[in-house]
Amino acid sequence: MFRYAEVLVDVANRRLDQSFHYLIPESLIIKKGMRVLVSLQNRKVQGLVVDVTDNLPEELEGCTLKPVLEIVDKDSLVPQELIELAHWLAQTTICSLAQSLHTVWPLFKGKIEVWIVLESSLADPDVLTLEWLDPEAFRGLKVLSRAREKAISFKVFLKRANIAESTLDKLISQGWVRKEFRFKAPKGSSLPGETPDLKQESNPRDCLDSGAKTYELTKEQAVAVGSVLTALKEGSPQTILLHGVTGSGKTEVYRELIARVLEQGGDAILLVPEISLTSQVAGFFEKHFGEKVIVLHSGLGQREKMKAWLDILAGKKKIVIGARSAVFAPLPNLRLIILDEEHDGAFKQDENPKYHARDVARKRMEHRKGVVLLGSATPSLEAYAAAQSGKIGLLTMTARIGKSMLPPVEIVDMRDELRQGNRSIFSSSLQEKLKDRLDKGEQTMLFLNRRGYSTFVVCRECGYVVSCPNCEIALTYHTQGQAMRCHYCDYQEQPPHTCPQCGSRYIRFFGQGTQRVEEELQGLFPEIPTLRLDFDTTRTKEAHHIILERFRRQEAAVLVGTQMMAKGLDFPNVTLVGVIAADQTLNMPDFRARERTFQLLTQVAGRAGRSDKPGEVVIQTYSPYDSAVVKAAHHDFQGFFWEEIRYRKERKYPPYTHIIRVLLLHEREDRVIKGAHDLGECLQQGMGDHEFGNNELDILGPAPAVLPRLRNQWRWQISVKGTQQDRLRTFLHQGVQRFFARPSSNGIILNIEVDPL
Ligand SMILES: Nc1ncnc2c1ncn2[C@@H]1O[C@H](COP(=O)(O)OP(=O)(O)OP(=O)(O)O)[C@@H](O)[C@H]1O
Ligand SMILES: [Zn+2]
Ligand SMILES: [Zn+2]
Repeated sequence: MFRYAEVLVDVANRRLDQSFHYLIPESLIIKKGMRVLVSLQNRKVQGLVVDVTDNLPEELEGCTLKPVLEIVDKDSLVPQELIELAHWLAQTTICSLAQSLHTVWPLFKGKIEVWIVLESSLADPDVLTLEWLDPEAFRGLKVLSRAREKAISFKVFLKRANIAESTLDKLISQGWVRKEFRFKAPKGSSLPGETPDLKQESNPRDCLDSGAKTYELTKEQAVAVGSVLTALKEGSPQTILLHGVTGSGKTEVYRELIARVLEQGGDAILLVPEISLTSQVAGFFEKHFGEKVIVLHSGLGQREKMKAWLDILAGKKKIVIGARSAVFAPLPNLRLIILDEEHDGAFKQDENPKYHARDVARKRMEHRKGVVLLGSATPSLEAYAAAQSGKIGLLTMTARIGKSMLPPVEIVDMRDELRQGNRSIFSSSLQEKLKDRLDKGEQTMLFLNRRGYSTFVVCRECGYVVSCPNCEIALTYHTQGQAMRCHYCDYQEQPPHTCPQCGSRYIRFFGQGTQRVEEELQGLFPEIPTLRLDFDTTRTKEAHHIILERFRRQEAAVLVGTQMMAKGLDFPNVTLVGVIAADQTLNMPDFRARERTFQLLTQVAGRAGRSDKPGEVVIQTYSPYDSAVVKAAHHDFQGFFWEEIRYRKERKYPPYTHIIRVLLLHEREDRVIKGAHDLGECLQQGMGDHEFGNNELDILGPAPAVLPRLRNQWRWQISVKGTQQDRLRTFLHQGVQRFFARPSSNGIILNIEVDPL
């Protein structure tokens, strides 16, 4: 009886699913998840065994199949669970299985090279006296023994020795030489040696420290820990949201839970939004759990990644800490996955497969009957709504640790400042408070959310923002074409010269950089040392860490930064936080703008007064009555949630509906516009076939994307919005198929995203 392997081959075009069936020779023991070499169009390529069967699919019956050539690794490297996960991922995110496997198992990237090595017992000149060998084989051995490192790659060998492959096979079977598989990292990925070793990477003091402090848990912390442990004991898969205000000690809850899970023989994953921004967290866990922890970050070279993967697979590591891709870590006894700062957009991958770590975590724990714990001071609307409706559990921690209190927040109306003749980007209140902290030797953080691309138009006198009459979303100004556009419906208008509301001439395009803030700060207080944390100053990961460490050591009185600064930082000497312009996130062209604003303001405000010194926050804005700003100032998550959820329901936005967005890309603008309109037509045609109820489904667009041109490509988008994700997906799929039948689809790249952020 024959057995067959379904092998997913690693070829350049990962947009296609390239899995083929091969015959398994009797000499090879092949398991799912092994890497193998197979021949494809007369080339030898690496592949991953995704299935092993006795039966061929019908269409292949009677065909002669090529055999699997070799096994690359002794054992399977990808557990069955993860292969199934990859299938699920491909399905739910609408991408190819190859792309999805590349994500689940990133080491699949890169080439395997076959090397020919002289058996060590023969690695000396004696070989040359073996004249009784046939001349061809002799020539081969001679080449090998002369080669400086006694090995050379397969191809080079055959060429240099000028011998046939069959001769080589003979040499192998007689035990003179052997084949070795070497992993060659793809170009552009860092090579081993170039990246610092894991241990050096973190602080020297991060190594296991038996005196690592564990606090006695507060009542709220203990309740949270207890509830999660109970859920784990029940053994039915669960997701639990931990809503704990800033500084309520969520990290300590994670530590205790992980310790208990480990005691019970389980493993855990802790996901953080961006590992480079959270070395603080990684250091904390390394201090407590030492060698059992492995921190995965993008700086790891291919070889280090491979080692990490093998260590995790072999059970040498019990706790994996990393950014979203760490959710795929092959821990054998995984029981708990924690997402810290659950609301963060970084948990969603924005290239294929466009997965959200939360969904993957849930899927994995469903399989293993474990717990997904979502932690945040500002939960995403989706998570909190799910908790409210009882779909997931909810735990709350309402108080900060010890005597520290949530800081009072002052909202400063920047229109008043202008009226009073203050043209500085700092309000007089913020200036006063800054001076006070400088006198006291306390520290300040100044926050500015600057995203380079979109600018909106705001009146500095009355705060009026030009927004779309159809979508209630700020229009963005484009230097190209000098028009303001809506990214949802493509509504356009010319920017006004005077404010439509109050007639002021002070209406202008908004956009200030952190650099400008720093300069103006130095103008006001020339002698004070400042630090800046933004995209420009943190090109390298080390830079980020160094800036924060310097700030922690109080080398600077003020830290000016972007939203990088909002994430989980715990600096006891920071007693003042200033938000330069809350409006910048508020007016992003996105229905989540208000949610983001609320989250950011709450998180940033949460950096102040975390120890015994009381803190204070100043929020400067042109929209002082906007409820996202007001609610954040009152630390009123509940109030914000109920208001926002009502708005989402009315406007039919997630979580009430699902959105699938299609981005169309092409080098030529006319082609992409034509394509977008044609796709729109194809989708419209489908409306009839599906018997959609009234308002069940909306097509938004076509419209230019938020970034209308990127890497030489024009980008347009169409979104479909509906209540049922499955039906939406089928609808879109059929529309896309119809579109592919049209000539206008030629050369257009489609980028499909389910529930984009
Ligand atoms: N039980 C405890 N007793 C004393 N101190 C504690 C306790 N738990 C935590 N802490 C301390 O309280 C501070 C705040 O905790 P932590 O940083 O975990 O808060 P958090 O909830 O993660 O806040 P954020 O959401 O703002 O990141 C830390 O300095 C931590 O060491
Ligand atoms: Zn105005
Ligand atoms: Zn619009």
